[in-house]
Formats: sequence, C-alpha cells, structure tokens
Amino acid sequence: MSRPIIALDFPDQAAVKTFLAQFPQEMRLYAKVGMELFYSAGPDIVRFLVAAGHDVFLDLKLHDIPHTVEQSMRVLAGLGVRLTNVHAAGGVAMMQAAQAGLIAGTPAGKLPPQLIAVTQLTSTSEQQMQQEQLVNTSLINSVTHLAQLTQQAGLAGVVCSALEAQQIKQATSPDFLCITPGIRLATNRTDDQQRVVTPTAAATYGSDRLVVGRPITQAADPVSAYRQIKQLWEAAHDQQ
Ligand SMILES: O=C(O)c1cc(=O)[nH]c(=O)n1[C@@H]1O[C@H](COP(=O)(O)O)[C@@H](O)[C@H]1O
Repeated sequence: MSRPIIALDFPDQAAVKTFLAQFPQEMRLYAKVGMELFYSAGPDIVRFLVAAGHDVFLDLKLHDIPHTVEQSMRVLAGLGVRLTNVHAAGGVAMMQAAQAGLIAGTPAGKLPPQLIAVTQLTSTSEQQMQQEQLVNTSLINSVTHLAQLTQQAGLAGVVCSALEAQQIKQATSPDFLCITPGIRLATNRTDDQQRVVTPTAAATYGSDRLVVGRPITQAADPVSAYRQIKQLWEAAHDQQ
C-alpha cells in the first residue's frame, strides 16, 4: 500500500535529522525535499536521505525554457531520487525536454526518476485562477487540460488536489498518476491550502499517493500523526 510522502519542509539538515530521529530507525519513509530544504542543504540532503534507505520525491517544480530544464534534469537525475517534478504550465516541449534530460542523466543500469507535472497548485482557488491568471474556464477544466498535456508529453502523471483525481483519470488513463498534496485531517488548519481533502476522501477519489507536510511535521507527535494518516488511507482502500 502506498506510503504517504512526508514533505520535509525544514530550514536545514539539522532540523531534518531531529525530525527523523523520532521515527523507528528501521522505518523506511517516502520523503519530499522541496525548495526550502534544497536551497539550504543542497544535493547533499538528498544523498543523505537516499543513503539512509528512504525514497525521495525531489520537488523543485522546474519551469523554464526547455534547454535550461533539460540540462538541470540531467544533473538532478544523478541524485538517485524516485520522483521529481516540473510545472505543466511550462508546456509540452519543456516537459519533453525534462524527460529527455532525466533519461540522459541517469547512470547506466539505474532507472530514471518518474517525472510528474504540477497542474494548478493546491493553494490556488478557482476564483484566483480566473482573476489572476486570466484563465477563462473552470478549475477542473484547467487541471484536466494540463493533465492531458502532461500525458501527451509522455510523463507519468500529475500533482493535483485529490478533488480532481477521478476526472483526471477519466480524461487520461487509470494508470496516470495523481499525486495529491493539500491533505488535512478534519481537525487540522488549512493554512495556505485552498483545495484540501482528508486522507479518507483522497483514497475514495482515486489519489495514488498523499503528500503531507504540516499535519505531520507540525504535529505535537509527528509519528502518531503519520501513522494515523497512513491508517486512514489504508482503511479507505480496504473498504473499496
Ligand atoms: O508539488 C508539490 O509537492 C505541491 C504541489 C501543490 O500543488 N501543492 C502543494 O502543497 N505541494 C507541496 O506539498 C506540500 C504540502 O505541505 P502541507 O500543506 O504542509 O501539507 C508542500 O511541500 C508543497 O510545496
């Protein structure tokens, strides 16, 4: 059963080590390294996590001209991560270049990381999207359109809200990955997220994997919060 990805949104490696020390040593986690941690701790933090046996989602959301993205992905491909991402809004050519860079940069005998694309950030509401991006359609139309472009570019799936997973799979294919942040327990604050979903509902809607940050990292007992979210997710799957 797919483990939730824990977003390690911490300021430095010391904070990551303090956080991880709370988990049983043998527990292999699926960790996300995002911009804050990567900009502070650099590629070494990824190497550290991989060497400790954890799976890593490197979330740098690349969005630039195709050549720049391709060359950057060549570098990132050597780090041994399992999953990485770009912004779908960068376009089909950029996404194809990202994929090509990952394949070219992967050491011989290793599998390239899976590549997914962010559709509309889960912190974006429909109203914001329409007013600020001048996107003259519904949020679900925009998200499914970006997912179709992502599939056309040959990527493995998208980052989206679980609210959209079902329609994305209908518009693409059942095996097209929907990796879903914006996860909150009913008792959690929503913070800056707009399109939030509980772990149970996310499983029901067809999310392939949860991405969870603050509900775990800021919890009084992070290990219990992690276990609770994982258990809710697994229980909802068992019911299906
Ligand atoms: O690509 C992502 O991981 C991502 C995409 C998105 O649309 N929304 C989103 O929240 N994320 C990331 O998922 C994590 C969610 O964190 P929490 O809101 O603290 O659970 C953060 O690290 C975000 O950078």
